[in-house]
Amino acid sequence: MMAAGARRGKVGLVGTGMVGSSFAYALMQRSVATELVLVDLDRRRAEGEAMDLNHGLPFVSPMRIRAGDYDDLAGAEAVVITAGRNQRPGETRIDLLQKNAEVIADIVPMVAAAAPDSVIVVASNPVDVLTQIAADCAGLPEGRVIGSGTVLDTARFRVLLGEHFAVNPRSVHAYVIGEHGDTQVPVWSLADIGGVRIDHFVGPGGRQKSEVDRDRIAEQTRRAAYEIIQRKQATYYAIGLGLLGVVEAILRDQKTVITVCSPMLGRCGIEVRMSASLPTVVGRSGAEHVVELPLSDEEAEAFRHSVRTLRASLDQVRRG
Ligand SMILES: NC(=O)C1=CN([C@@H]2O[C@H](COP(=O)(O)OP(=O)(O)OC[C@H]3O[C@@H](n4cnc5c(N)ncnc54)[C@H](O)[C@@H]3O)[C@@H](O)[C@H]2O)C=CC1
Ligand SMILES: CC(=O)C(=O)O
Repeated sequence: MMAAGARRGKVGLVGTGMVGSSFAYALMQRSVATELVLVDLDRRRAEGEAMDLNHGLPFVSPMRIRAGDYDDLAGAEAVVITAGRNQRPGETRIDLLQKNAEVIADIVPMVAAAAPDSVIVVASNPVDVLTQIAADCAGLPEGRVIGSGTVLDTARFRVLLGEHFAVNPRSVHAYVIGEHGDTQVPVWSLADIGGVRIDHFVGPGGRQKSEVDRDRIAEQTRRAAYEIIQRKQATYYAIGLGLLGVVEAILRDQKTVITVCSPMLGRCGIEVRMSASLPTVVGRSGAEHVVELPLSDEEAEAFRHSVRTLRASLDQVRRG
């Protein structure tokens, strides 16, 4: 066990493709970690990323960045997993399940053995189902295997609402819950700006909720990845920053509320053990407290539907 107070600031990353390297690049600029170990099936890719990132060290705070193997993850406080296939144009995240489930089942026991005190943060898709598989095979305490969940969808929702009302998206408090995917649920009933529900908020220039095209904003949030992948094959910068926020919350024990996913049994009427996203207090121990949102009846049912859909995908991959 790590001695109390002995924080090493060590982070591991498994998967140094576009998402992994975007996260690594963001991490080295935030002075959150003192050490980053890069692991990839393609060892030379990990080495190349480590070399490139190291050449940026004169411009940022000191840290150690190196390529390594699973054993080198020992002592990591957070290990981010971004390994596996990404979507091709037109593919859904669930289309990746069979292949990436094998990748996760392969990687996670090695991560857990090397870094048993770490919080494992899964980002590979389909992230909710893979986080559940990771939680089931890691053998770590509850809350210490989480996924990036709807971090990115929530960010996209806030950006679109911020654009609509002409305010900084950081001032928009709004969440997308459920699946990081097609059944996601934007929580309109609790969205607020500056403490005012968006139903009543009047932004600069008099922009009001009556003008909000909810269907358009929900659709653009839900379809964002498809649109980006059609244009540039992959998405990576925003999730890189989202993962940075999660890792910073863990390393600094920030107790930040983030829509990570974690096993949901018993939350908001969920009767199966299945990972999905709700706003969650994230700190040193990972998912430390899941916030029970006072959802409208319609939102609560949509959330349960989302979790049931995810569970069906998990059952399907387990049946093989
Ligand atoms: N959760 C989210 O919000 C998001 C998730 N993603 C997902 O992240 C994953 C990675 O995407 P990209 O970085 O664009 O893909 P990429 O193809 O650029 O990189 C994937 C990396 O994983 C490595 N890899 C594959 N199998 C491995 C194994 N068994 N062990 C170690 N490394 C292995 C590959 O060598 C490659 O370097 C995809 O599943 C993608 O769908 C992407 C964007 C957002
Ligand atoms: C690829 C993906 O999951 C996203 O950009 O939302």
